[in-house]
Order: sequence, then C-alpha cells, then structure tokens
Amino acid sequence: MLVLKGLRTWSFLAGSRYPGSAWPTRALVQSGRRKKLSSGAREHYCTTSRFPDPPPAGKLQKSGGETKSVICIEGNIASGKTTCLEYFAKTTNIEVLEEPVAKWRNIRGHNPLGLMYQDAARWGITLQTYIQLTMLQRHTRPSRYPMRMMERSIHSAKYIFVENLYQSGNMPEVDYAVLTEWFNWIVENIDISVDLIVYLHTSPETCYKRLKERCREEEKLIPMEYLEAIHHLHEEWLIQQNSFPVPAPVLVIEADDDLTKIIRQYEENRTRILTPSNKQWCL
Ligand SMILES: Nc1ncnc2c1ncn2[C@@H]1O[C@H](COP(=O)(O)OP(=O)(O)O)[C@@H](O)[C@H]1O
Ligand SMILES: Cc1cn([C@H]2C[C@H](O)[C@@H](COP(=O)(O)O)O2)c(=O)[nH]c1=O
Repeated sequence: MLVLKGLRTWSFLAGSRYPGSAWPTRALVQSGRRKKLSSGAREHYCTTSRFPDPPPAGKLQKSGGETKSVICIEGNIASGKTTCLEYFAKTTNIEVLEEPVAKWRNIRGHNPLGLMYQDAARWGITLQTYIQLTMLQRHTRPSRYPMRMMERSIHSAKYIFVENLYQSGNMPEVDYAVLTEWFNWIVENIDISVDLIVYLHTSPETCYKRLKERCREEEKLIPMEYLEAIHHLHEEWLIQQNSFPVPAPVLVIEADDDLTKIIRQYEENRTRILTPSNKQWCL
C-alpha cells in the first residue's frame, strides 16, 4: 500500500481496465459498451503492497470505501442536471455529487468561471485546468455508498468544454496540448471509470430559456450560439458516438418537458438508472 498523503491511501492495481492502451478500440467505444477485463476485473485487482519494488503497471485507485457504481448526469448548461440530482438525492444509499461550481466561482477570492466568460481566450486554460482538478477530486473521493451519482464528469469537461474552446479558436493549441496530456495521463493512471451516463437531451432553446430564468451572474452574456455549440458536441459524443470515447452506456432522457413530466420520466426510468448493469435501454 502506498501512502501518498495523510490518511489517504492508494494502491497500485494489478491491471488496467484497458490494458495496453488508455481506451478500448473505436468499435467498443462506438457501441457504448466498455469492455471490462475478463473475469469481473474490479474484484480481482490485487492490492498487495510491492513497495519498494517499482509499482506494477496499473491504475492508482483509492483503497477503502469502495464505490460500486458511478452514474454521471450529462447535458447542456441549464438542461436540468442539478434538478435531476436533487430528485435522486432523496433515494437512500446513493451519494449525490453536484458539480463544484462554487469552487469555479471562487478560488482564493478569484472567479475563474466569470473570467472565462469575460475573456475565454485568456482564461479558458485557467478555468479548465481547475475544473479538471476538481472533477478528478470528485471521481476519486472516498465513499461508503454503493452508488454515486455525479453531475457531469471529467470526461465531459474535456470532450465538451475544452473541445469547444479549442474548436472555437479560443484556446491556443499549446494550452489544448497541455490539458490533453494531463487528461490522458489521468485516464491511463487513475480510475475515473463510469458505469452509466444519463444524458438529459434538450434543445438549445430550452436551455437558453432556463438559463435566463436561473440568472447566474457569470452566464448573463452567454449567447444562443454557445449553447448550440455545446449541444452539438454532446450529440456527437453521446448520440452519434463519433467524436471521443464514450466511457459508459448512455441512457437518454428527453428533458425538454416541464418539471412534472420530467419527474414522471425519472420515476419511470428509476430502475434503469439505478441498475447500471442493466444496459438494454442504453445506446
Ligand atoms: N423540466 C424543467 N422545466 C422547467 N424548468 C426547469 C426544469 N428543470 C430545471 N428547470 C429550471 O431550469 C434552471 C436550470 O436547471 P438546473 O437543474 O440548474 O440545470 P443544470 O444543473 O443542468 O445547469 C433552474 O432554474 C431550474 O429550476
Ligand atoms: C464542466 C464545465 C462547466 N463549465 C461551465 C458551464 C456553466 O456555465 C457552468 C456549469 O453550470 P451547469 O449549469 O452545471 O451547466 O460551468 C465550463 O465552462 N467548463 C467545464 O468544463
């Protein structure tokens, strides 16, 4: 067991989920099915200490307080992710983790989210570096619950928001390269696996309306085109599945409806959402 920091213990695991490469082949990715190691992988990881030998190839994973299933709620800005999490927070035995937006709005008195919206080309790298860190902290946080439900993921921060900054010309190639190297290292070395993605599928128009109603100060200047760009990146990633690796099966919830209808959909899909191993309803 390698003790890295204080009480936090991590173990080098005997095998990677995707041995030999960071991700499964494109075919596996496109089918939305992650291939686990043969014979049930997770249970067979060896946590025996080999220190002071060089650690075996594998992923860093926290020991103790193992989280069994991770469900990520993905969707455009103001699509209803937090509202969805609030609904499932009433369920026992689920740890619900909202996005750490408060941190993105205030790090030691600075507001990287606000700065990014004021000048994306200057502050995009700053915000996304911090978001990548805080998302990693979310994924790797110890838990005593059998299930974790997270708002977004380190995957969407990279594949949607970093990508959008880069594609829109607001992130220089060197910044993109640095963030990508960081991200790839994380994927290869740390367990950030996800068992199910619930995609709240909305139109950009719906999000624009809800964004205006929510009225978050930093987001006041967001134009419709920004929500359209974020929407298209989600569609390519999660529906067409032709842009970036999809880390888990995708369950799509049509989320343009009003709150009463959405709650009914959550009720109807409750078992599908809370049984991530049941993939028959997923893309
Ligand atoms: N189905 C819905 N119908 C109408 N308004 C909604 C619905 N879901 C969420 N809202 C409202 O839209 C705004 C954004 O929702 P929120 O859950 O914060 O979105 P997100 O977390 O995806 O950004 C909030 O004001 C929320 O009350
Ligand atoms: C993950 C992520 C988020 N953001 C921005 C987008 C929104 O303004 C907020 C998150 O709010 P939401 O209501 O939960 O969508 O943060 C970003 O700029 N970059 C990111 O990687």
